[in-house]
Amino acid sequence: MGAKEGAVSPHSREESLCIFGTGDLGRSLGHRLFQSGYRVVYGSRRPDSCGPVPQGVLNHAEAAQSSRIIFLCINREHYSFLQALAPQLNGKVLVDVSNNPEKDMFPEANAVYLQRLLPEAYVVKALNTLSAWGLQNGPSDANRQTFICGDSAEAKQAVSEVCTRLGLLVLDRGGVGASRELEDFPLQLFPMWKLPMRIAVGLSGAFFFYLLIRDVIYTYVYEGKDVSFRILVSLANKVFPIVSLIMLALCYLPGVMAALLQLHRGTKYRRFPDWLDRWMLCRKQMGLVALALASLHVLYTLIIPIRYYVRYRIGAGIISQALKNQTTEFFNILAWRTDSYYSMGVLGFALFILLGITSLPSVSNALSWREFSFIQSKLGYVTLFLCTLHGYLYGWDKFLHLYSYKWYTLPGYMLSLVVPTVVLGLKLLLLLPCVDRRLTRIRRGWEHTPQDPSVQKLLI
Ligand SMILES: NC(=O)C1=CN([C@@H]2O[C@H](COP(=O)(O)OP(=O)(O)OC[C@H]3O[C@@H](n4cnc5c(N)ncnc54)[C@H](OP(=O)(O)O)[C@@H]3O)[C@@H](O)[C@H]2O)C=CC1
Ligand SMILES: [Cu+2]
Repeated sequence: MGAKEGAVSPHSREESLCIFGTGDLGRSLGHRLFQSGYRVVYGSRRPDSCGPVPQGVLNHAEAAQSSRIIFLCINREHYSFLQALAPQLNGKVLVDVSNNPEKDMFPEANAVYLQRLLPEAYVVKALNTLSAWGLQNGPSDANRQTFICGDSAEAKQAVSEVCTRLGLLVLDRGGVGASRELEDFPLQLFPMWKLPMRIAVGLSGAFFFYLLIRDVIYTYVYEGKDVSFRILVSLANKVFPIVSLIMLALCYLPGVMAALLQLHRGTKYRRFPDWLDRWMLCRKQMGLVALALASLHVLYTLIIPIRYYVRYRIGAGIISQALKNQTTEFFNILAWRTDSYYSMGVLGFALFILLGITSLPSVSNALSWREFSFIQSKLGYVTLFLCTLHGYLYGWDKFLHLYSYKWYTLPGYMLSLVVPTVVLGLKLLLLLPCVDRRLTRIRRGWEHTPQDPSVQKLLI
């Protein structure tokens, strides 16, 4: 590699950079490079008629000679014409910025294909996760990152320097073989949010229909009363906290399951099943969806006093008591019950917000791993405990009459308490000193079964 690598030396700010292609990305990139103090030379099929660009335009062969680094702002379909320019491109750093409109459109990644066309050039994949629009508007938090990969360390270094000067944060992904992964990034639409959103929609739909039948249809059929207006606020304000609590519990369930699996296997040197891995990876998104639903619950609860239905009921109650010359007794226990479930809800929600804030990258980056795991794990369980307690206190008296319900007339929140109760129960089990000691030994790698061939492989 030595002689070839020599072609790529650190460049100075005055050095000119070359861009092939005067399309959207070519223009935006050129504009940014120009603003950052570079000289830019364009290579185009039609240097005389490509319209206004920030700086000079030449034909491809001439432009290639002006710079060691060439940004190829051309679609992959047209790469074949570069082969004819091999004499001018050999030893140059070719930056492949291309994306494909669909996944797996071509058998090999664009950058790999380019490297095959021009084996004597140094292909670096970069900038493909940015947009022409984002580049033109300057770096903002959302589009500061760029991934980079390539086989030549020096070529990557040279391109990284340019990117850094453009105000981008460069993340090295390794050799040119990683370019397939980089090319797939722009095609993904919120990949980590898919599972949490599906769970949220599925659970909301299921509980909505259950409550619709139980609260509205059942009342209509058996009591002849039309309470369908309850769908918009009362039912919504049941579905949201129910789904929120279950999803908060689902954030902690995989962690508990992983610990139980490690205890069962007696070793940490074995991979978790794929579904558990995937579940663990989307816990943050699951928690944020749960937080959004909990916030809706808070908002819906705050509007209760101004609802017509509620004001009517209170007014009618007072008038009927006045007419009968009655007064209601003050129940101390009831006051305790309502205050306690409100306070648990408020505290649980406050901690929930703290969990949400610390999961934001800008905040979590400022925390040490220990601080982050203290908040997300310890305080997370406290949050789950408070929110579950909020549910139990809400239905305090109803739990005393649990026997009077049939399975299909159980209030929705009782069903929602099952998952968090199981998670908290299992967590308590894991906190038992003997279990905790064994888990710690396993996690520190002190306990494993060296006879197991899969473990031996990992230990080597
Ligand atoms: N637009 C964007 O936001 C982003 C684009 N990209 C990638 O950048 C590349 C360019 O995208 P974009 O600028 O939007 O595309 P455009 O279609 O706007 O521009 C492509 C340019 O390629 C040149 N070109 C077209 N046909 C040929 C050909 N047959 N032979 C040689 N050159 C040709 C033309 O330049 P000329 O006439 O001067 O020769 C043309 O202006 C693509 O690979 C795309 O995937 C990546 C990230 C974001
Ligand atoms: Cu509540």
